[in-house]
Amino acid sequence: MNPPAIRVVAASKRYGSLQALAGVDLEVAQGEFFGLLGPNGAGKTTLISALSGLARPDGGVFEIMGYNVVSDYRKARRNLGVVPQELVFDPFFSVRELLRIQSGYFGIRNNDDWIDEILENLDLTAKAGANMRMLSGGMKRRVLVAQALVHRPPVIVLDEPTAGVDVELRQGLWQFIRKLNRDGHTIVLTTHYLEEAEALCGRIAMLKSGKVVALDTTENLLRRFASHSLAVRLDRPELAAATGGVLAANGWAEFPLDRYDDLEPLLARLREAGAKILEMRVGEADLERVFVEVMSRA
Ligand SMILES: Nc1ncnc2c1ncn2[C@@H]1O[C@H](COP(=O)(O)OP(=O)(O)OP(=O)(O)O)[C@@H](O)[C@H]1O
Repeated sequence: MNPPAIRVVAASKRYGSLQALAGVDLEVAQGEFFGLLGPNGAGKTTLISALSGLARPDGGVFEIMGYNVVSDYRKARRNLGVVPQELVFDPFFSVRELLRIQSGYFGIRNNDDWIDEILENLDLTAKAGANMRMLSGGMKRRVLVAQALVHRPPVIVLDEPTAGVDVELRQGLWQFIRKLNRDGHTIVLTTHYLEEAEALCGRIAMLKSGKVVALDTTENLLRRFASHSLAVRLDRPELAAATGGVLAANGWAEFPLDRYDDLEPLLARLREAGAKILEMRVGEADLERVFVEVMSRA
């Protein structure tokens, strides 16, 4: 049987009195597009650092494609490509030099065909000869993605890869990552852009204070946690509370709506209370609402 792309059992890590990871269990199957979400400080980067062997955890087991990241470090590392959150580069190398050096770390020579393909897909071909210090922040971030891919790792972990990348390039980046996923690469993504996670990830884990507080398919999370809602602007906003709504600061009243069948009775209730609807919109379930709900319950 295929080993999981990533297996984490009982991961723990403490920084002084702060428990950054408090017993995380996680398994990502080969070929998945997996989202790792959580508020700032939830422990996502700590988990990724432990997986890539950069941070030493206090306890737990970490495996990449069945290889233990401590006892089988070289094989585990070879199977993993990490796009880190921080932009750290040697400013004196050109993009191509940097990618050749990175290939060398993995003992790969004559890698230019693959490097060219990566540069092309990341829209960096024109910058291949440019020194790193001459690139914009968004371009540097794309070089980080390129760097993670030089050794064709089957498992790719991206820690907020689109922070600071403009909309057009972000879409190009996703197209490329999707293609890698279609070609069989396992993708693990952390992002604060929840609509991106919703569109891309088949399964999602949500982390809070070093613990997994939700883990399911994106579809199930949307179905289980988030309901629809009806937002209305009433001629007499004070009637919102009496009819089961919550009045927001912008003057709109919001009503939970689990099913569309509930819409008609709600409108009748408003009519009977003597409220006239001036404007109305139905809010669909989305991952942002799920996230807020999960975090407030956990
Ligand atoms: N080297 C360190 N020394 C001390 N504390 C640390 C260190 N690295 C991380 N932490 C703390 O561990 C916790 C988890 O941090 P981590 O970077 O893993 O969170 P994150 O989920 O990646 O957050 P973000 O979304 O902001 O990237 C935070 O409270 C952070 O302050």
